[in-house]
Amino acid sequence: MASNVAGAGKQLRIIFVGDSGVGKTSIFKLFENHEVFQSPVVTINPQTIERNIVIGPPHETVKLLIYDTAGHERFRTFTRQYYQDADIAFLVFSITDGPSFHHIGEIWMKEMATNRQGNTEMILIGNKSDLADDRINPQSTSKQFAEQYQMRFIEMSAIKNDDFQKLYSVLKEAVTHVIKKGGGGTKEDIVIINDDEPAPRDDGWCSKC
Ligand SMILES: Nc1nc2c(ncn2[C@@H]2O[C@H](COP(=O)(O)OP(=O)(O)OP(=O)(O)O)[C@@H](O)[C@H]2O)c(=O)[nH]1
Repeated sequence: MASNVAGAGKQLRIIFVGDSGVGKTSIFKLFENHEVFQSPVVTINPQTIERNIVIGPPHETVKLLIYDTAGHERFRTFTRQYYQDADIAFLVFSITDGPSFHHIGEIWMKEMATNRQGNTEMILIGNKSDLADDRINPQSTSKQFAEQYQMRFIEMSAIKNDDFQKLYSVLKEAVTHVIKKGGGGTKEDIVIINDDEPAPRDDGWCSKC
């Protein structure tokens, strides 16, 4: 089921992609709770929230529709629908998990290239930076990878509230870039995917169907 979102001005769709367990939901929850937005959070369903961000000068309020998606392979068919109109994608890996970094190029960027309809601005996030002693993925390698694909890149920890400022800054840059290029939708053409519906697995099994 889908419904239109009310509101004026530009609206951008933002998605999280990456392996299971890298911290996508934990980062998503920072968007729910953080006071930096200075506006109330609108929860559309447990996996989708709406927040406003102000860019400029000149000041312009842009509505962000932020979708959390599951990384596990069995939900991949279901999450593909999010890629189609995504304006910005957070590509998340864990600095403590080697495969999660390699899968960014081997799986997630390929999934997006196959399924998206327009341009998607990509931001690479190396999460769990608080676990420096367990680091597997060197920062220099991730930085080089991001430069190769012209992505913004940060390392952060979803459990450090202060690190959200880094994410917010890089997101603001990306939002400004997308809006300058004439991207984003308006209230008439944004449609919300209703996550309350059960997600079928690739093999057709569905716990709630
Ligand atoms: N130390 C540390 N733990 C984290 C961090 N981010 C997430 N975690 C933990 O990692 C585990 C997985 O986090 P999630 O946010 O559920 O991961 P996910 O990517 O949403 O996983 P899926 O929903 O399966 O795709 C949880 O136990 C989190 O508490 C972080 O920055 N540092």
